[in-house]
Amino acid sequence: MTVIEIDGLRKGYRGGTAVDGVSLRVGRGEIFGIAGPNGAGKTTVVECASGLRRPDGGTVRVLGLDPQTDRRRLLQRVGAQLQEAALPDAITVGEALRMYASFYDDPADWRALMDQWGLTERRRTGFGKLSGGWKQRLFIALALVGRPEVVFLDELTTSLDPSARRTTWGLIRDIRERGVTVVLVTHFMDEAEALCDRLAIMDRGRVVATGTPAGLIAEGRCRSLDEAYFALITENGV
Ligand SMILES: Nc1ncnc2c1ncn2[C@@H]1O[C@H](COP(=O)(O)OP(=O)(O)OP(=O)(O)O)[C@@H](O)[C@H]1O
Repeated sequence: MTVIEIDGLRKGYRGGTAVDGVSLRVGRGEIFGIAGPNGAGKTTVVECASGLRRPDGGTVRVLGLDPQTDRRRLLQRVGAQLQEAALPDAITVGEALRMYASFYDDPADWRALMDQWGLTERRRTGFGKLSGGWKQRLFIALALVGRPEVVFLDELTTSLDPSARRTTWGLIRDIRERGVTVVLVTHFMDEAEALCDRLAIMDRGRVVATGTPAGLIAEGRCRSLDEAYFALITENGV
């Protein structure tokens, strides 16, 4: 079953076109990656799909709902960890989880979630005192507190050390095992190869290839996903 259907999505900002006719399909239970250079439009696609930005053109359906007109209903069924997320420094881990749980009609048990993500020891720690890795963990837990069917994770492991990245990969696989569809924006081809069932490579506002990691490697007659990626994108020197 298709849970995300995007057709001909267009979005521009004052500076120009960010997304220029993107079409994507994501199936239930997939880990779907979106990769591409800085400024390719990845975050804008995710923001349009999660209802945070209004597209200029095209259609977006998530779980059959239009993120603009059905935003309230959709927010009950999707979770998002977005790139520039922040919380007030003084709010504690426990308070943040409890507060987010209150936004949903049928939330997960936030204490159990806190435990599952190893956050219980830090429940009284203020957000401002958490290291980058613990902030990321908290954001994943917050994205899951509404028991979402679809979760958007944007550059989840960018600020993590290598072992925290590996741990996070395991946690993302756990999310999928529970039947949740995961959309993962990433800059790391090793991450895409390890986690993604399929991925879209974006460049300058367009999808330049979609496929399984193995399929993209084979199609480009490459030895690795890294090589396939660099063959697909135009270096723009940003
Ligand atoms: N709020 C905004 N106002 C103006 N321009 C924006 C805004 N958000 C994004 N853009 C521009 O739109 C284009 C696409 O940005 P977007 O953040 O979607 O790309 P991205 O692929 O996620 O990049 P990155 O890998 O750097 O996060 C870029 O040129 C960016 O400068």
